[in-house]
Amino acid sequence: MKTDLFKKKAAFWQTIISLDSKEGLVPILDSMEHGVIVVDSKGWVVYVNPSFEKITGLKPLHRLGKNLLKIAPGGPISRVLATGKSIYNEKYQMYDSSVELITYNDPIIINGKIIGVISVIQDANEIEILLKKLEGSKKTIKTLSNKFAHVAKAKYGFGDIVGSSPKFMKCIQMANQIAKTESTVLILGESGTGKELFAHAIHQASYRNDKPFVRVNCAAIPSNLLESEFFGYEKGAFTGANQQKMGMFELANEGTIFLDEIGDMSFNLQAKLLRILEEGDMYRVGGINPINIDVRVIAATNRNLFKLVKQGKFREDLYYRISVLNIEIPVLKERKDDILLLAEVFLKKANRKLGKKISGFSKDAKEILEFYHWPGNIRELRNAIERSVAMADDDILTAQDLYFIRPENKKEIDFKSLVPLKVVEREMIKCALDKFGISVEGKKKAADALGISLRSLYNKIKEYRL
Ligand SMILES: Nc1ncnc2c1ncn2[C@@H]1O[C@H](COP(=O)(O)OP(=O)(O)OP(=O)(O)O)[C@@H](O)[C@H]1O
Repeated sequence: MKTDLFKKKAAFWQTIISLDSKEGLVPILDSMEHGVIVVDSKGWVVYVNPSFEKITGLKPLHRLGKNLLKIAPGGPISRVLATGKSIYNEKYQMYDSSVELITYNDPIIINGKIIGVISVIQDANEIEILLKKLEGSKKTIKTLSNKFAHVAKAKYGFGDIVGSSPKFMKCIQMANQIAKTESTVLILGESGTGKELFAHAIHQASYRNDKPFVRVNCAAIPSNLLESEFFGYEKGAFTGANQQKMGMFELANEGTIFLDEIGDMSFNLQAKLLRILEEGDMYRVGGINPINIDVRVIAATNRNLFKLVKQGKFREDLYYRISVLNIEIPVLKERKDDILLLAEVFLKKANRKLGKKISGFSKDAKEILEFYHWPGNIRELRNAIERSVAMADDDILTAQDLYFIRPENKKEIDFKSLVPLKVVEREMIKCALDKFGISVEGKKKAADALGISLRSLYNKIKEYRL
């Protein structure tokens, strides 16, 4: 039996020696921490390293000289021998060992022929412990990166704010003056008008600009977490509070806290916010010692705070405390002069981002941009430009590239101001096509409804690139 094994081993290593030195290879495998088992092309086990025994608890003689095709025909090694394909990360438990393993199995191929299989094994338990540790580390990284996402330097300054319409210039001028004071600021304006941009710029132009700028979206934090997010907590304050945690106010200490969507803050929390603003100190949840806080508050909302006060949803005392200095950012449709200015800036940014070289806007594209009512304000304009740049083929953006900008109904055309007839005509044709469809039958009905011939409808569709 022993001589038989010796012969098999000798034959196996003979092949290896012709390519490498056995003396060089075995000590390497012997010193590996992972277990290694090698079989020849017939499935005979010709080598196991010392770690194999440590991991499986099986003596080498339990394997050496045994044929795995016979004792473990369904095991990964037998399957690699049968298919010639590697099998990785396979969980496997040997019939005579209680240890669950993770195995990595490769065929040993020389001159295109499989001369055996090498299998590297690890204790699955150890891997699970490692995975758990990794999971723990991932959670820590996530918590830290969430914190860092909130604590940052202001990203934008006044130089990044585009606009030259008189109403808007007044806002910028006012924000610039306010920046140098220590007062609480309330920024009002519809969604997408640039409230956050202003908050960044005010912080950057303030004396606190080298200190943290912490943004909190009051609407995005679940109300049961708001208090601990704002004020932090002491270890043991509630189940799951395994360690002390700093809140947003502490993270913002000496800098600025930007309370976005303040109109969505719970009534209960409003009282606590008022206390910080009045007293300059706060308590962590479960804490008994007051912590001194020196933060400047910039708040913003797209809701009508005064109305919320009247409805009893926003504290009157807090309202008067925060609305000392108000900046009301006008909606984009009231700043028609700024639309093309902003569009040019967003075009350049989109070109850079998407690697395009679009040089500007055609006349009809400009008309569409100027006469659309932009309910999503500047955010909508930025997205519209980026979308059209992504899709455009020419070196100039045309009305066709802005096909998705469609007033939903004719009320949305601003009939109070004077609008070029062509814009109205284009809108009416679009409405008719939307209503009746673009089939020949639909176009006939659209032409009837518009009081023009089918031929002139076709001409206009071509002219307006509809
Ligand atoms: N005047 C401006 N110049 C350049 N970019 C602007 C201007 N105003 C807004 N933007 C850009 O428009 C997008 C929306 O702005 P921002 O997030 O500041 O609006 P918001 O009023 O805070 O919106 P929301 O109420 O939805 O939070 C941002 O990408 C911002 O950089």
